[in-house]
Amino acid sequence: MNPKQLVGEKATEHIKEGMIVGLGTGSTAYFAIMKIGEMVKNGLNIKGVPTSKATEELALSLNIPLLNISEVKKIDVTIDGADEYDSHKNLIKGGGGALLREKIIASITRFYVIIADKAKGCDILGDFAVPVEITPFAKEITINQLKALGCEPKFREKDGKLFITDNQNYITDCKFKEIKNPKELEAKMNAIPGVVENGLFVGMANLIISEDGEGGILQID
Ligand SMILES: O=C(CO)[C@H](O)[C@H](O)COP(=O)(O)O
Repeated sequence: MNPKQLVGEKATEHIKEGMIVGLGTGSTAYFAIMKIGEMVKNGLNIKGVPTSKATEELALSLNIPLLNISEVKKIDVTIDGADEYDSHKNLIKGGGGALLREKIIASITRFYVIIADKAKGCDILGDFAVPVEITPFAKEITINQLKALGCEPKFREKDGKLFITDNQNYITDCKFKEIKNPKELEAKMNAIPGVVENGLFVGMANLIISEDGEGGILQID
């Protein structure tokens, strides 16, 4: 089985009847959502909360009942992907540009499950550039302030234009050498006025599920 499908389907074992479920974004979360669609078709009663417009469309196409975020106080379980993770379950997320909604949903989630290739595991975060969502207003000032934190920031582009998030903002991908203190860096980036949110998810994940390269499951809890 495709490793993304293996970990995606494994994560759905945490979903139980009646739960409110956060639906992640990306090619790994896709397999979890496909499985949830099958579970709903077979009679499971859950309600989903999507972390992006793309995920909302996918969930609707599978007839997964959805809640509007304004109706939700707590989410029982969220299943989402990641771009990098360490052994303390700190993450870099936002490769798909959905980090703001993903982090809001993670922040109200009781049990946050991350599904990711084993290759995304590392000792120290920083190989993957940290995606940072910034306001279009005064973007040059914001990027200079990010640079002052020791990174090489780069505006994300799509089809030759600046990438626009679901919230009508831009993304800058900030490449640091090594992120020795992700908690401190997360706070420093968010203290910049033009930063809406950044892709460091510190102390949020409860469980990381990955594949061992031979069809087996590895878990960090
Ligand atoms: O954070 C994300 C989107 O904003 C994704 O979860 C992350 O980029 C991983 O995606 P994939 O499973 O396709 O590798």
